[in-house]
Amino acid sequence: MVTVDYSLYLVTDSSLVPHDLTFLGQIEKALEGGVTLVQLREKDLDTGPFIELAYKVKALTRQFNVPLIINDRIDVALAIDADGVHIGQDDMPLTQARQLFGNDKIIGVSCNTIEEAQIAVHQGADYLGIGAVWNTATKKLTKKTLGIQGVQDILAAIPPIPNVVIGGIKLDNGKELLENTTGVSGLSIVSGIMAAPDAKKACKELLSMIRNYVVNPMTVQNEIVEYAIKAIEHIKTKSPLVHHMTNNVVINDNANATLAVGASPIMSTNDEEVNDIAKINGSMVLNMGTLSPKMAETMSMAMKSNHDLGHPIVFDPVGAAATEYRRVHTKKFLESGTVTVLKGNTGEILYIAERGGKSRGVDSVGGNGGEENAALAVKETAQKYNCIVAMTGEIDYVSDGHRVFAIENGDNLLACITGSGCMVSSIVGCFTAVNRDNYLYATIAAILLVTIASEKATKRSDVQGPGTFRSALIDELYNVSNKPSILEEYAKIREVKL
Ligand SMILES: Cc1ncc(COP(=O)(O)OP(=O)(O)O)c(N)n1
Ligand SMILES: Cc1nc(C(=O)O)sc1CCOP(=O)(O)O
Repeated sequence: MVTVDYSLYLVTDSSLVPHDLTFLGQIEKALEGGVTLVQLREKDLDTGPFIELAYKVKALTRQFNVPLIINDRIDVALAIDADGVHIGQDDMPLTQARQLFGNDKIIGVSCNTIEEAQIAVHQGADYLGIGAVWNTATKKLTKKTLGIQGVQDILAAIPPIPNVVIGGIKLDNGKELLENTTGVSGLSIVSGIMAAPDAKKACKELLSMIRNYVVNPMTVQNEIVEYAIKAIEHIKTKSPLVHHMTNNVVINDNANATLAVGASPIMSTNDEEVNDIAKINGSMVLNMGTLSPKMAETMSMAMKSNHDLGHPIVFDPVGAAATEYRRVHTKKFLESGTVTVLKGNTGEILYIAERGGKSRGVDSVGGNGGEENAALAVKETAQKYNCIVAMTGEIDYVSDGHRVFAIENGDNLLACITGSGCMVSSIVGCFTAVNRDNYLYATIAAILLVTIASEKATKRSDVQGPGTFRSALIDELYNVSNKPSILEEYAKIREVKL
């Protein structure tokens, strides 16, 4: 799904356009003024003319790279391959709309109460349209208006999710609303734009006000992708030595992945040389997948020497909750205060965060308990152990204890091969070794590289299943590292607001 900027969401109404202007002309002016999302809402058009009009609006929104949402009509949205559909409480149920429309399309749902919002979130809405905030002449309202407090009450009762507010919103009260709420992703406006004598000017004014409160998610994403591209170049030019003490199931793959991105692996577990290696390595990756008492002792030595030399230490607590032995060592390593990046799967990190992690052996089972639970798990654990925490899963979450980012890249085949999570830790080791100015972004960059490589690997005609995928993944780590601008096209990163 495309990354959506919900900041200024135009909902159209052809009946409001001033007589000397045209409907399409008004939408074009609004796009020029900076609207970030457009919804075609025509209540009285028959299907044929609706589709015809929708094609014309789509041609316009495409020129501005702005997604197009269709109001109520899934059939029209499907017919023109729109980016999304907006449904009300009396329209097709969200679960059915999702079945018809698929996971890659945007589905927004109107909500006027906490309960409606909770259900929409639970059923997987991509965004909420919360309203009506104030009275409006544009639509006959049948439910109470929310006011600013009503909006805040709804947002406080649901996990973080993109949302827009709608109903009677103009420049001044929009400003008041954004000033007095937290977590609003944008303003949705009909008459304030469609009836404006100068829609471009109206949108410019609205957007420049909104930008004081709402960050364009693309700005954040672009900043991180830009960092990632430079970070890959640093790895290639500096070729850091990455010392792994990893598990014997993945050792060969981790070494090859390290080489593929331009770093140099050393896979020693010999206690007699860890201190010497620390003098020449760029970072240390510790993976406790096949931990033994001897290896645990050597890992502790390596942690101390690398920490004393200021090298980043990536710790992968494989199977953290599986046995008493692993639980004790996970705690011991984390409490040593030397870990720079803690990278685990969902079960491992949720266990460490005491937020319900479940594992079977070294595999994570069950979900992440929802985005709020996942985001709090990484954030709180990062604060507790003063490190970066990355939790891989269907969506990957990364935090430095202040900010939380979600990365929505990756292919399902990653879960079908052993050690894909360990490979992420290796690559985090490569990134942090030579990108020490920002361990948060370096960790996100590493995850981005592996997950995007996985997406590219799956698409290859020579990939027939997990076996061929495993080799193709190493190939694509190499290919993407050699052409890192590919990240710009694929990256799906967003900041999670708690
Ligand atoms: C962004 C946004 N929010 C709410 C609505 C209202 O949708 P709905 O409840 O389906 O009512 P109608 O638009 O059909 O009158 C919306 N369209 N967009
Ligand atoms: C289309 C719509 N839906 C609403 C809701 O409460 O769900 S209020 C509304 C109309 C908003 O128009 P204006 O920006 O001109 O006030």
